Amino acid sequence: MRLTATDPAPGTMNSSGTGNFLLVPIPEYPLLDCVPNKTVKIVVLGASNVGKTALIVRFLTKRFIGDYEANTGALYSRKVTLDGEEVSLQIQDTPCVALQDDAEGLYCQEQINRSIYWADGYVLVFSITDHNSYRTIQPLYQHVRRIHPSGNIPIILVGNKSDLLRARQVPADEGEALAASLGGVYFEASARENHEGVHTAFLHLCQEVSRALGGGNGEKRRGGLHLARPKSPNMQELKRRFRQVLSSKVKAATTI
Ligand SMILES: Nc1nc2c(ncn2[C@@H]2O[C@H](COP(=O)(O)OP(=O)(O)OP(=O)(O)O)[C@@H](O)[C@H]2O)c(=O)[nH]1
Repeated sequence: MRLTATDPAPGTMNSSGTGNFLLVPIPEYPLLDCVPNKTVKIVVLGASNVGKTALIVRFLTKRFIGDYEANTGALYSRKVTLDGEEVSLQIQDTPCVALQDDAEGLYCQEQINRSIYWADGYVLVFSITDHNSYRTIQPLYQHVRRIHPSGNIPIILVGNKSDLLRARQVPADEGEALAASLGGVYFEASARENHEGVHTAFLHLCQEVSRALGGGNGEKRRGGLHLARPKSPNMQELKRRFRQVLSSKVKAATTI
């Protein structure tokens, strides 16, 4: 299956067309444009500092910036083509979750609960360099299960920061075993070093969600309350942050 962005690849050229690198925000499709019938809604969950934002930005822009605002909870929106079908893809970043002192429950903001309810597919992320972040995954999955007690939950488990092999605290087979026990697939990825691994992981989930949705969201099988979608995408804010990163890099370069 191929996933192709309908919009031109972002971030390859600055506005003056000089070809200098500029990470431009992920464009949203214009409101008046034809809105696809199907919306694939994905939420990315995990402990602090595991690379949730980095993975999303890497997937959507192929870029790694290095510094990301903590706990943004931003919603990213794009029109994409999945297996020849145009769909609206929405990816919700979330603030981190943390284990409670008893190591079984979770500290989880209400905003995250709303996102879990809203989503159709789940990216559970830990860092292979942080065993505590791995220990968060099982309670996190149970938390998702409490919100969606019945039915299939499309899920992938991502062990991020695979570039930091020397600092590895979680062996790959532990990741695989955990994913299998949750009914998902395990991917090791490095948002920092490699777009391909990140792309493959997200693509797998998009495909699974798209299949589960069938012909469109009208056919969505999961019942229950219909909650409003979380926080609307704030592309202006994203633009501002990218400009900030860029200008600090330019400043650093000119002061050397
Ligand atoms: N070496 C390495 N560093 C990474 C990778 N992905 C993210 N990072 C770094 O890890 C830090 C945290 O990344 P974020 O994307 O902000 O992580 P997050 O999970 O969204 O963090 P919170 O907002 O605290 O929940 C940043 O310094 C990133 O540059 C990776 O694959 N490899």
